Amino acid sequence: MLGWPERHGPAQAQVMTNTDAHSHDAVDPDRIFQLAQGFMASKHLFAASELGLFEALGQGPVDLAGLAARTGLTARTARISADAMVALGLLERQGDRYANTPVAATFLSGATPADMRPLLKFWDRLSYPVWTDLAGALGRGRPASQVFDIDEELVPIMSAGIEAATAAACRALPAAAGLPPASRVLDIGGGTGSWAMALAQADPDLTGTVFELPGVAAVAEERLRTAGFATRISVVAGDLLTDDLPRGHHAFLLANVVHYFTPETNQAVLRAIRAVAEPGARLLLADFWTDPTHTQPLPAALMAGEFAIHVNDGDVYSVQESAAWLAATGWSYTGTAPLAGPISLVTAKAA
Ligand SMILES: C[S@@+](CC[C@H](N)C(=O)[O-])C[C@H]1O[C@@H](n2cnc3c(N)ncnc32)[C@H](O)[C@@H]1O
Repeated sequence: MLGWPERHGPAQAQVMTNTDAHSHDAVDPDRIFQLAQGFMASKHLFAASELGLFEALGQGPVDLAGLAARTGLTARTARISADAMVALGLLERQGDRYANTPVAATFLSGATPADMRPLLKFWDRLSYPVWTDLAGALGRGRPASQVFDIDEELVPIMSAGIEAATAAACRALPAAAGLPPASRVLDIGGGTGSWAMALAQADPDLTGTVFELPGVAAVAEERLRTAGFATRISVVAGDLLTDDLPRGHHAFLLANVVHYFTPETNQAVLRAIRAVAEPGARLLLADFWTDPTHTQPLPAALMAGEFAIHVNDGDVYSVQESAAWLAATGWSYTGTAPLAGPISLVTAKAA
């Protein structure tokens, strides 16, 4: 008899033979409905966040009329959105009053520093539209356009979204990295500078440089200035594939960058970093590293689609692949440590 992966384990092939034909009645399509409706759940969540439901309920539980008044929605549309969030476990209904669950209150109400709404906005505005062409992109072997070519006004949305997605991993980085005190760090493809700032927050003597493409470099400069780190972390605009990397650093961070490139390009990047590193220099590679099969952890396996739809060579890689690249480019692999969720840290030293 055929069964669902949960019952029989994901490794067991679900192969139907002629002799299984009599068992059709025992098979139901619930799992297909559940997975196929995933886009409805995502879009309901993006809409509830954009329409301010969680923020409105941050003021306290309220009935439907009150929720409609707080959000400016009609009673019917407030109910559709709020009931979907109840069904998905992000709101609770106590009698006729809606309330944020602890998860929504913490990450979606805007009332705490752990705000995940920028990630939802990024996925809704930049990712969701291009995922409609996933089959086309996989079929052609290339997305219709790359994330590098997005409109200028979308760059801050993308940068803020990536910063929100990686915030927990950033917080875990200093302990996992274990850099010597007063290290000078080059954060290559450093985004808004959030990873460099996390290291600088943990060590008041740490200094460094964020190296980024010009559009994002401007976002990083502003972010570092407003956060008060501009005197310790500078920004250099450049292209890591074609420009010389800045010299004079003891440690190098490449966070969520290798998933943009082919294995060959990644080895060229690691070689270029090695060329500006002294022996013993530390290398930190943070990413959605997978197991050797590229199927675990599940969020990383799904993110392979996100990378493939945003950049020509986007993909996920395994820890074992990274170790082989390191060995081939003058680095010694020193270990892997979890950071947060599906993001982990591969560490190496310049040989
Ligand atoms: C997924 S983001 C990661 C940002 C940051 N490291 C983080 O983890 O939050 C990848 C970053 O690499 C930068 N990047 C991509 N190609 C680059 C290149 N050729 N030269 C410099 N930076 C590049 C992008 O601008 C983007 O900010």
